[in-house]
Amino acid sequence: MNHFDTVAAIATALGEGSIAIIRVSGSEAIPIVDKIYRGRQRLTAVDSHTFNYGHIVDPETGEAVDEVFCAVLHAPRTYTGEHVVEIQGHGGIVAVQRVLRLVLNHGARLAEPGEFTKRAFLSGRIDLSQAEAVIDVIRSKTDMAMKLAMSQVEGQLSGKIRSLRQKMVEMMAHIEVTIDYPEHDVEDVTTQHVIAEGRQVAAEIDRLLAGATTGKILREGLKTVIIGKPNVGKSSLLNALSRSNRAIVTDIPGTTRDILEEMISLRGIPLNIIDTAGIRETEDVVEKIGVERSRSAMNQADLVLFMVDASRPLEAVDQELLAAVRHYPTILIQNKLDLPRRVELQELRQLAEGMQIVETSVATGEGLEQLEAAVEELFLSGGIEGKEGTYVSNARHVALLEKGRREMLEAIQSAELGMTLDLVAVDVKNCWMSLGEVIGEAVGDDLLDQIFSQFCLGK
Ligand SMILES: Nc1nc2c(c(=O)[nH]1)N(C=O)[C@@H](CNc1ccc(C(=O)N[C@@H](CCC(=O)O)C(=O)O)cc1)CN2
Ligand SMILES: Nc1nc2c(ncn2[C@@H]2O[C@H](COP(=O)(O)OP(=O)(O)OP(=O)(O)O)[C@@H](O)[C@H]2O)c(=O)[nH]1
Ligand SMILES: [Mg+2]
Repeated sequence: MNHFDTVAAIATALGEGSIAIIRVSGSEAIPIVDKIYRGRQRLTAVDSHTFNYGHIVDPETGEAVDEVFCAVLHAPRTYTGEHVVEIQGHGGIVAVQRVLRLVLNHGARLAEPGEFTKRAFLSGRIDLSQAEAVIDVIRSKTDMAMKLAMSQVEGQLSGKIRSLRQKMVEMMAHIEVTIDYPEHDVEDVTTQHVIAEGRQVAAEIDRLLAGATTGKILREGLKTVIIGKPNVGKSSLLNALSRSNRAIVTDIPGTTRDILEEMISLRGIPLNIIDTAGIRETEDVVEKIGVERSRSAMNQADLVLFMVDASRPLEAVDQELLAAVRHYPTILIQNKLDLPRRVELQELRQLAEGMQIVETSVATGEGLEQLEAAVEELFLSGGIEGKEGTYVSNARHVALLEKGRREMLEAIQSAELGMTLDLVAVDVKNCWMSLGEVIGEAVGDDLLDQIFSQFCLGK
């Protein structure tokens, strides 16, 4: 890939929209589009950051292909940092494709997925963690996930990383001076200084990592598993919460045979809700597999919704399950309240030992509000509301931060054990490099290609 040629792609979703945009970026963007544009002025003559009305015309036949606006944007104040022309035409698949083909026939190359953002990175307008956050914005499924990704696009994480790396540069400079001028005999002082600063850096990395779980949850959804005996109303609950009819509901116990997942936004909180097969001892082989899967789904759960049928007396299975879910954040749901009650609330309270209990009738919709409120409360009390915080949401960033943290702890340990300062400096430098990789300083081409290929075409 030549980073300096001119590339083009359709930037809007394919399909019938009212407007479609073709982006062209690179040193020749303006003259290339000018060859197929007819308007009041040549695009090569218009001011930067202007919107120009005209037509895209096939210069060979003179045929007008589309009526357009062309935004002309001179480098460097553009998305890619290069010269950009955005051709805004009528939506619809045929016209856009014809305009794109003309642009490609007049000197541009089709952009690879993510290439516009890659150019923004290569031109230094954004750093790597900001570029990756653009992917997250495109993919985020809920308001909160979107906010998190946007804050990263705006460079919050990068800012934190930069100031940590600055601190490490100062630590290394200190060490350097001490090694270069041994006659001053300040080794002890420097060692103490490095230990103190190193602890601060490690603590700050810890804080970023603590936020990482939150970031993962916001991006991928809080893994919420509905568990309970057959026929208590689990699938009905999934349908009610996701406002769909995805799960099959019947009055036959054992209806759900496999795991069903649905991404929903509950009061802005992303939940990845998982409906499971009712758990019971069973002779049916197929269902046995389902039951096994439910157990393992529960093992990975961030939240368990444990459901019992209040119209039937509790059985040994209920009690066994209750004992099993106790290790997870759980909300106990007593369902079928519209039917005569056969389970005493008192009895449940004793068994549930302080677990939140919500009473519902999924059939009538009663109690669902309370259930939503309970989930929200449990979630927010986990520290999610600190919206000011910087969240790390990307597995690559988490791995690098963990590596950096280990390296800094090694530096501290070496200093405490009285190792020579040049050895300590090696660990500090390693940490400095690991954190640098988060924002894309000194990363190889392979990694860049892998990151940017995750984008959509035209981004
Ligand atoms: N038509 C259109 N809409 C779009 C985009 C686009 O590329 N084209 N974007 C694409 O994803 C998003 C907007 N993101 C952008 C981010 C930076 C710059 C930009 O030109 N930055 C320059 C100059 C800023 C300024 O003028 O102050 C810079 O940071 O140097 C443009 C768009 C969403 N909407
Ligand atoms: N009366 C009443 N019936 C309900 C309620 N919730 C669910 N049901 C009914 O209970 C039956 C079982 O519901 P499902 O949602 O399939 O139960 P499940 O827990 O998914 O069952 P399995 O998939 O077999 O484990 C269906 O006939 C539902 O219509 C409720 O609140 N009240
Ligand atoms: Mg079911």
